[in-house]
Amino acid sequence: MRTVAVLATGGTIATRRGEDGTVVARAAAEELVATVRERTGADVDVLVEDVLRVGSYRMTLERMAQVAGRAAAHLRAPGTDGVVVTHGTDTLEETAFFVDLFVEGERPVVLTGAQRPADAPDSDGPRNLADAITVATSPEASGLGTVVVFDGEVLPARGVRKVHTVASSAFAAPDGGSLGWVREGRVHLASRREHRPHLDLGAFDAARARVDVVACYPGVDATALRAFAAAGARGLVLEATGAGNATPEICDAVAELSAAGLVVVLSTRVPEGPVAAIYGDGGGADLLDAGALLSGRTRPPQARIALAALLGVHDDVAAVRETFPRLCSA
Ligand SMILES: NC(=O)C[C@H](N)C(=O)O
Repeated sequence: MRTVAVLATGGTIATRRGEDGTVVARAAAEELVATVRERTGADVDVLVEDVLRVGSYRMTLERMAQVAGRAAAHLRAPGTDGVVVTHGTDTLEETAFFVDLFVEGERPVVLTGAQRPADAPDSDGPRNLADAITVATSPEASGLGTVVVFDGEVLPARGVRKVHTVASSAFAAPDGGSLGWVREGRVHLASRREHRPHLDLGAFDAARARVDVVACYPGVDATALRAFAAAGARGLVLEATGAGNATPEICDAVAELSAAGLVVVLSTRVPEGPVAAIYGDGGGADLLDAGALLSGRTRPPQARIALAALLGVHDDVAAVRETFPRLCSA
């Protein structure tokens, strides 16, 4: 007998249309699991827990910490082989990475969701949930850490991105590729992930982890950057253009805010490839000189999570700056 805990947090996989016509998360974990009981078979014991019931556009750092805490608690139970988290797809890449950073251990945490509501005749939720349970209970998945299982693919938490607004093949890992796939109740893993440092969830305080993302575009000035700093951000992620370029106005503000103790990270709005300190005149070379840290291949949503995670556990900005690159994809 294998044992899996299914933690429900809401998202489209749990949505139904209400009398007012809006689609919101309504289904409990038990209802989701009932749709897959036949597929998972009698030799899998499924425990259920409702952690949240929200669209994932309502996730926060506090809620991510709550999900990570419950996943870790279930993994501490000796008989549990793995954990599945059902989640909205909008911000699944953030929660997956947060859980990956904070939950340690050999047994897997598998996030999944759906693109079509639970009450749609062709909902993709039951298949995704059944596949996620297959991965979470598979002996082969031992040591995988946190992964996303969606539309038959197994994707690493770090680097996974939502790449389509409505298609059922909604996720990809543009810079590293998938780890494998699930077909007819069997897991096929083509590659594995490397291990990296884990952070202490007990030390995480969301109140000191405010990190905002600043979009860069032709003619952008430092208004948003300074406004976020004034609002109490301890970190900022630049969603820069190209290989990581902005404007001289942004560079000046980055130098000033870095000197004042904020941590500024340079990422890009381009879907693939690393950021690089190549250009002057407001480009990546100037941003690096101004104090920005490069995020490698890690895109703004996950660069924000890495930085917030570190700021949430460390008071010491030097420790944050030193550890940040190790959490990103080079
Ligand atoms: N497909 C989904 O789950 C999208 C939904 N808006 C959510 O993130 O909760």
